Amino acid sequence: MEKIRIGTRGSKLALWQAYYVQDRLQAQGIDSEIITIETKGDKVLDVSIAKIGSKGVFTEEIEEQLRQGQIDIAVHSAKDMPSELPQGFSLIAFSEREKEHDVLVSTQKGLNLSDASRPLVVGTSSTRRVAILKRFYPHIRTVEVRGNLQTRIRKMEEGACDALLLAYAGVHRMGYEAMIQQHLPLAHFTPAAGQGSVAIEVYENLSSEKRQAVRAAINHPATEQRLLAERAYLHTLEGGCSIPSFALAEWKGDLLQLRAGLVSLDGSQWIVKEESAPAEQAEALGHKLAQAVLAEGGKAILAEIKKGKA
Ligand SMILES: NCc1[nH]cc(CCC(=O)O)c1CC(=O)O
Repeated sequence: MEKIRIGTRGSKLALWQAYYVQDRLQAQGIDSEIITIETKGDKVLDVSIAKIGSKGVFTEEIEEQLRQGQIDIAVHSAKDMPSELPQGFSLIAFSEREKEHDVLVSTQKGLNLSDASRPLVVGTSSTRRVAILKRFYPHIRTVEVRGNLQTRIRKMEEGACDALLLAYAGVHRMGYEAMIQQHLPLAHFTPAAGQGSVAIEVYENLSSEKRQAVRAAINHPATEQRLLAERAYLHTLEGGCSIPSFALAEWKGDLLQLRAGLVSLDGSQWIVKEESAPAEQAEALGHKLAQAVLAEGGKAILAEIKKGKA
């Protein structure tokens, strides 16, 4: 088989993920080459992602190269992938998931979100994290801090904020674990769908030989089932990463337990549902919880968010 051409963004985290995929391919005797691609989301650093529109800002240029056959596969953080891809594109593999929770990162030792006597300024650009902070930690002030992980940490060190709220997976991959001050509880900070897993995207023109080889080398079935449930939830909610929704599926014996919900931007409304189902019903479980969330106030929350953006 010819070499697999791997497309990726150029940030350190994206490259880590691409090298990880390359290692997994190499372990199966498959040669590959990494091609970095700059996206709009990498270039536009002064405008919030929520404002430029989340759909495709980190993926459009990469998808164009997939379409033209200049790369065979694209490597992404699963969390960054919209629940619906453009015509002809699909995710064919999900890597074994890293720990999926969020962490508080700072150079100041011993910081803690719960300590109301020391109200922190927390940097984040995630609407989910801002809304959850408003709900459960109302004494915390937030500021928008964007850019790749290294840029965010530099901005924090320059005084933009006391601490950052980040996914453990990225912090771990970049080797910043020593800066973790607090591991946040999943019951409050339920992660966004897909957090902690790496997804492989392909275009329909990829040969079935390459498709099968990549899936066999990268896909982790127990992770894939979890993400299918989470992404089905996201899909029915019709939301990308710019809405404050969350979804985490976990294995409880043979059953998948999905916890999923939605929080209003100001934190005043909080809808969460939890239910289990056998693995074959992973997607049905996601759709079902989304419908329940929409029916019990979710529709109104989403309409409110849309109105704010118009
Ligand atoms: N939206 C940015 C993003 N996309 C994926 C990760 C972390 C790695 C992962 O979740 O797999 C991050 C950074 C963060 O949320 O702290």
